[in-house]
Amino acid sequence: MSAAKTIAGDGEDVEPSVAQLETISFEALRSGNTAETAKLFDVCCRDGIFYLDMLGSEPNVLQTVEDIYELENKMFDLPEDELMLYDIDKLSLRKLNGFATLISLLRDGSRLSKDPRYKPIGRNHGELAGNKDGFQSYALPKDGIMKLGREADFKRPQVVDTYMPSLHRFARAISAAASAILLALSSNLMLQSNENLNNVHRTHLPSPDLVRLLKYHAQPPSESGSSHVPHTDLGSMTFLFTKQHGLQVIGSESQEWEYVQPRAGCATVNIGDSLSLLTNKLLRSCRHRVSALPGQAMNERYSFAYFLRAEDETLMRAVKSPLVSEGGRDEEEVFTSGEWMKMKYAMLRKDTWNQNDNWILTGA
Ligand SMILES: O=C(O)CCC(=O)C(=O)O
Ligand SMILES: [Fe+2]
Repeated sequence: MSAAKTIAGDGEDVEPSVAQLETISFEALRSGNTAETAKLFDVCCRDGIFYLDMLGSEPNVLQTVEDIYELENKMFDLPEDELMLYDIDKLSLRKLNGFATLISLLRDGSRLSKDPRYKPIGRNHGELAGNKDGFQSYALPKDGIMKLGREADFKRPQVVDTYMPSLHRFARAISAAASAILLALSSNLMLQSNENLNNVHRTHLPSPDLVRLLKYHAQPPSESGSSHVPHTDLGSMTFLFTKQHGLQVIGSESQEWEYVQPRAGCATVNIGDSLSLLTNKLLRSCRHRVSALPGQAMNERYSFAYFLRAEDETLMRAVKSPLVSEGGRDEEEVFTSGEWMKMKYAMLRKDTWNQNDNWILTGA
């Protein structure tokens, strides 16, 4: 991420910095291009985020991506009462399925309980009025999309059924991209075949991967906080799609917030905590948030993401690589991927954080 250019504000003096992210070609990675593989590794160590040019992915993923935008528009157009039937806190102990909204919480100040699929706005800790966030979300479990394990018959609004073929194509395309990336990273890390990162991200087996649909609500300029607080993602990699501004990352050189420009035909991919834990921080879990451009109000905004996660039993300790330093946590302190997920979610739902919580929330 080199020196940032600027994008126009709203006739204001403020000129936000734009993150100069590298672009990685999926096609080049898949064909084993060594220059592209090396570039990917450098970018993941330095920035922890890049554009992945999805052109050439099979099947035509760009049409599929359009289908999912359509699904999320229809989903969030459903009446709130209906979405609340799929309250993520009630449907899924592990937040893998359901709807998670703000207004009810701001009114009565209560927390709706443990573990949402649909997340109503404001369920998580945030920076807006009442310390709540500014988005609704709906989680769709990969296992449900792929008909695997206990989620095969997951509860869902009828509109999802129409889009199941698209969701399936989407999950397959992202899995193929993830697999090419993990193979390239494993090869750069010089991992033995039994340590290959793909071994703990097997698409055909149950895993806590999910597709999350997100709708941010417009906020007045007076509410200048982030609609989605600074955080790192708990899993291995996130494949984000949006046509609108709002995502910001901490620049690896500037160490300041920079705006990520949406780019057509590309997913914005960021490394999450699991790959950082597995490489003793060599791969950078990218810190990010969602906020309006300076001097502007937050507009209504849609995005969706595929969250790739390590299988539950994966031990979160450094892989054996000449490039990865040993040490870090004591053997007794090693937790599994499943346990890490629980710790991180507990943190996101807390009302207040103390200093010791920061490493969990904003960078493992
Ligand atoms: O909506 C976005 O651009 C980012 C969403 C995000 O960071 C998340 O869901 O973890
Ligand atoms: Fe995130």
